[in-house]
Amino acid sequence: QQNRSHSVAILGAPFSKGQKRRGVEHGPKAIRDAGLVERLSNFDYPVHDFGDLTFKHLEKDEHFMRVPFPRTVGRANQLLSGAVSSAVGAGHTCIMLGGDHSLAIGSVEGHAQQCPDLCLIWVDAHADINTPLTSPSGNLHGQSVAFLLKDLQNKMPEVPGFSWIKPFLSARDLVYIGLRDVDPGEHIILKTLGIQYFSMRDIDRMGIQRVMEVTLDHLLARKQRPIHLSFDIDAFDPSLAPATGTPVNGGLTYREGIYVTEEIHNTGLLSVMDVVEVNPTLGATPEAVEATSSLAVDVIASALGQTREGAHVAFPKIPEPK
Ligand SMILES: CC(C)[C@H](N)C(=O)N[C@H]1CN[C@H](C(=O)O)[C@@H]1CCC[B-](O)(O)O
Ligand SMILES: [Mn+2]
Ligand SMILES: [Mn+2]
Repeated sequence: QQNRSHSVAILGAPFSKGQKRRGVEHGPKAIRDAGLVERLSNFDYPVHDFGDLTFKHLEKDEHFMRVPFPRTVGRANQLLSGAVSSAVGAGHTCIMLGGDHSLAIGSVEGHAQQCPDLCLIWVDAHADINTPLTSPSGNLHGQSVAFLLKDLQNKMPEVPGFSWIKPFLSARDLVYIGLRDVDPGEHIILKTLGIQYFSMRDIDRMGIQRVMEVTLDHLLARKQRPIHLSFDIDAFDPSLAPATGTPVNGGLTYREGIYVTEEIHNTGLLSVMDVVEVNPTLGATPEAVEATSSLAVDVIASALGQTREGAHVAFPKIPEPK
């Protein structure tokens, strides 16, 4: 039924071990404090806030090659995978609040348990597709996509903590929007696998309307299927989203980001949305933190149907005096 598929589940994932900066584990609280639940409550479908997951920090968790906390990150994603799978299985559209972007490993995998034919739209300044062999930092938040792609499995070592995941995604089922800081190892992977991406230069040339037209045609023309939107807040220009760990100049404008989520809402196919990398400890002022957190609320509301032209669910007709 329509409203069953439209009930919304919020899942908080206070996790930071996919990278080295403290504070991103407070992202879920910052986004809730910016009024997420209230904002979604004036929609005409139920919203269930399942609270935050509790992640265990594993004591013995030596580096693997140069990758820090592999078992902790792997275990966190295994837990998140189960939670996302249950939420989607219960008929909810799931909003996963990060936390760093390594959480997309569990979020997408859990989604794929319910929707094996899902397609993935990755909105980010970065491709997050390094392998442990190409990563410049070892940080797993820059490697998430590499754990999901079938096409990369012969390039991936066995990372401790990730034996539970079986790569399921094909390169053709993924589109990037917003790239502007791609590592050399990532660039050769994008080119070799022929992954469809729209960098900020492509957005400058084509405009966001055409980028969304080509993106949705690429992913949905052959077959309509559930969309997983993995939204890194650093896709936005740092002037709009300063409180994040790896800001890069020249990002999405507010209007471009909202247009992306409006178009995805209008497909009626959004099934899971990640909103990650909000780090409230990295804002220079409380206003910078607030701006970043409320921007996250705006993109979530837009992805769930809030329109800029307004709506009148509450008014069947113009009220008349008695
Ligand atoms: C690290 C700085 C110097 C560089 N400008 C930067 O940001 N680099 C990105 C690109 N590749 C890096 C890595 O793999 O470690 C960084 C990952 C960012 C992960 B994301 O989830 O935030 O997308
Ligand atoms: Mn990023
Ligand atoms: Mn990212």
